[in-house]
Amino acid sequence: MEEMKSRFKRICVFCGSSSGKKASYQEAAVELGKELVERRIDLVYGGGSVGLMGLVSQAVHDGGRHVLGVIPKTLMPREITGETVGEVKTVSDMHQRKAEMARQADAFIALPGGYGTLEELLEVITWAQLGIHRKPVGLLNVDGYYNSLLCFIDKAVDEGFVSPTSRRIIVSAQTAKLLVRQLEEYVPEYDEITSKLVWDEVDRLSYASESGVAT
Ligand SMILES: C/C(=C\CNc1ncnc2c1ncn2[C@@H]1O[C@H](COP(=O)(O)O)[C@@H](O)[C@H]1O)CO
Repeated sequence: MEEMKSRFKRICVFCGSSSGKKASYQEAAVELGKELVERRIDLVYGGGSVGLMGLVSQAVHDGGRHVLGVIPKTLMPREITGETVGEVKTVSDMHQRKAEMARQADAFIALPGGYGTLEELLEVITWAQLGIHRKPVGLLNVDGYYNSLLCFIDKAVDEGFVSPTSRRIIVSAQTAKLLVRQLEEYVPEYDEITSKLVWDEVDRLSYASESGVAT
């Protein structure tokens, strides 16, 4: 199969530390991994081999792309996260992990997951809303898993808590192929206030700081 070029060098995937009940969730994790390989995109993720995290990282690693797992030292024991493929970066806490994953990535994709996935997803959306980064954020809405979240966000728009511009930060699709294609075409938009914000280099990079990140 002919390899495709991408504007992204590395994508950060947020996903469940569980596998979910439907086979379609697990299949989607593997499909996403293969799509990254096909487009010659490397992976950064939360490290370990548990749940969908293990499936996506294994697929990318098997396809010969670089896999970077970022793990807080507390989660390092194998009985917690399992065996990690590829390169592992150890960080001191969960905040540093998110900062490091965000710094390393050119775009973000969330697969189905639980609280951890939602928290990671909502943080990068918030950062995009504030203009801290301009990286695309994708939601892989496997079997409509995220329909109720998207409905809730639409309600937040209707009720005046999320601007229509900020709603468009979230790019969603039902398949990995469609989603990555849409992310490749994504152009960030800013509303009037955000476009005037100038993040101090220290603020902008504090989420991206290398300090305290042990390799
Ligand atoms: C202690 C528990 C599970 C440990 N396993 C994890 N290993 C690595 N990273 C994890 C783990 N659990 C959560 N994460 C992070 O949150 C995201 C997934 O969380 P979710 O709640 O399963 O959606 C994932 O991206 C990791 O960054 C028992 O809970």
